Amino acid sequence: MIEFRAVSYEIEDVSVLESISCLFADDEFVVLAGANGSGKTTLLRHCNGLLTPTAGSVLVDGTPVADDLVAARTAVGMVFQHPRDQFVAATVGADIAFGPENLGLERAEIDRRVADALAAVRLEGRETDRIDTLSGGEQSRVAIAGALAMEPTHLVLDEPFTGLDEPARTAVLERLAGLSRQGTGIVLATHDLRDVLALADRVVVVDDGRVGFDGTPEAARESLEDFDVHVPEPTRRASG
Ligand SMILES: Nc1ncnc2c1ncn2[C@@H]1O[C@H](COP(=O)(O)OP(=O)(O)OP(=O)(O)O)[C@@H](O)[C@H]1O
Repeated sequence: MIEFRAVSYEIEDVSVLESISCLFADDEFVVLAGANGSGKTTLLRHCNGLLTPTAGSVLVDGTPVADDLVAARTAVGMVFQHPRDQFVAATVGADIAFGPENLGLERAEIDRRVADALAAVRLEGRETDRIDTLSGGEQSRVAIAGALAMEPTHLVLDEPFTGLDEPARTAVLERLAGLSRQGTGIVLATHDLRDVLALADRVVVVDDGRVGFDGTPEAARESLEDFDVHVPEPTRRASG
């Protein structure tokens, strides 16, 4: 569980988050919505100690993040919007294997995780590709695969679909929904709510640094326009 207790965050005398109290449970698929600049990225960066609250605290599985950064970063996998600077190896397979290797796992288990994560992002068999030869969307998919291969108890994703084509986006979304059903807490910040609300358990809207809405996707459909968040009609799939 990730718990925000009255978290406020100020930078350069600007209040970015104001007294956020919120729980993200272990088996929940939570969509974080909100207008540009509302504070979503800032909130997410508190989940594993990349930012420290000016007031209040964040707890991961009951332990304050500030007390055990390593535990928080092991438990909470993060996927950022612009992954280019995050790669640590030259090839796809080596990069995805890097995290599981650091966990000290057996080679067979590492290979299983790499293959499984690549399948989740529809990049099967691309282990030996050089990352610098991949397209932007493919690089984003490698970054997602890297986070999946760690099999964290919580997965926090900040606009992970930027640049992904439709089959890749759908595959990742379905994997996230499947993981939440198996007990991985998912927190997904996105402006692209198409098809996402149907899979989510809960929607949290950040509005000018506060929680403006916290409820079911059904209730959210009625309220999101109040926060300048547009919800497109779900994509209709061709039948037959
Ligand atoms: N280091 C910083 N210095 C000054 N202001 C900052 C800093 N980091 C964030 N902010 C401000 O905090 C606010 C929230 O930013 P944040 O990136 O969290 O919003 P967001 O909801 O993720 O936006 P978007 O939807 O555009 O990604 C913005 O107004 C931003 O300018």
